[in-house]
Amino acid sequence: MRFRKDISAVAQQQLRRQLLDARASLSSVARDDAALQVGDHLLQLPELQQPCHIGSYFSVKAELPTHTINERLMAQGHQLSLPILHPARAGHLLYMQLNQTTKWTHNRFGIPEPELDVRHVTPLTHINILLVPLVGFDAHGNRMGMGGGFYDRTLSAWREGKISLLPIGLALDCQYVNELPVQPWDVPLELVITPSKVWDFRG
Ligand SMILES: Nc1nc2c(c(=O)[nH]1)N(C=O)[C@@H](CNc1ccc(C(=O)N[C@@H](CCC(=O)O)C(=O)O)cc1)CN2
Ligand SMILES: Nc1ncnc2c1ncn2[C@@H]1O[C@H](COP(=O)(O)OP(=O)(O)OP(=O)(O)O)[C@@H](O)[C@H]1O
Repeated sequence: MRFRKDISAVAQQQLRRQLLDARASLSSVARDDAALQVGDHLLQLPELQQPCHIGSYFSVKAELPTHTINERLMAQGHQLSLPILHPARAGHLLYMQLNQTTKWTHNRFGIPEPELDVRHVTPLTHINILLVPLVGFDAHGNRMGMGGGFYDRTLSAWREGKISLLPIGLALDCQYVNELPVQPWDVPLELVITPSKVWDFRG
């Protein structure tokens, strides 16, 4: 049975709010320090000791800052793609590879994203490592996001075995909870990296 706990949408929203508040209470210096440590753990993973194509994201607000992490990944020779809101498939993401001439825009959530350019679209099949933002995660690798279902849709092809990649959540330590409510569409992560620990959920 995939449902561990049945909680109402209101309770789910309250938990999301609590976790967002916990994240927002950190200073920007503490967040930058956290990103340094998370970046160290990430770059030391065995999977990243060869050139990879990494799907990352552009952090906003109180999220763990990904800017320096993304720069370090590119400096190490990895290829990097970032998501845009899919122009045709509502609720889906489309990955765009970054290059010297990438032009930037903002999506409807105010999140910076590369402009759509069909020449630089990265099919998910090309991505080896997928870095995933999260609001909360639990001891089983379950993830709570912003509530749009974007990453669950992105990861559903992976869960069905259609594509092979390593999904890694990036988080602050305060985003951990013992147990999150699980919905049928939720896709647990294989790894979550926080400043203090690399959580490995691979069985
Ligand atoms: N950096 C980043 N990019 C991402 C995501 C994410 O979580 N982080 N997403 C993950 O799926 C998608 C965007 N999903 C989102 C869903 C809802 C809201 C939203 O309701 N924002 C509120 C503020 C919420 C708050 O901070 O209190 C707003 O903008 O008013 C934002 C993004 C795709 N890109
Ligand atoms: N694979 C899927 N196919 C269709 N709908 C989906 C899928 N995954 C999630 N959804 C829908 O998306 C909505 C939001 O899901 P959920 O609250 O789990 O999002 P989230 O994981 O917090 O958000 P995000 O991934 O954007 O950070 C749900 O109402 C669900 O119906």
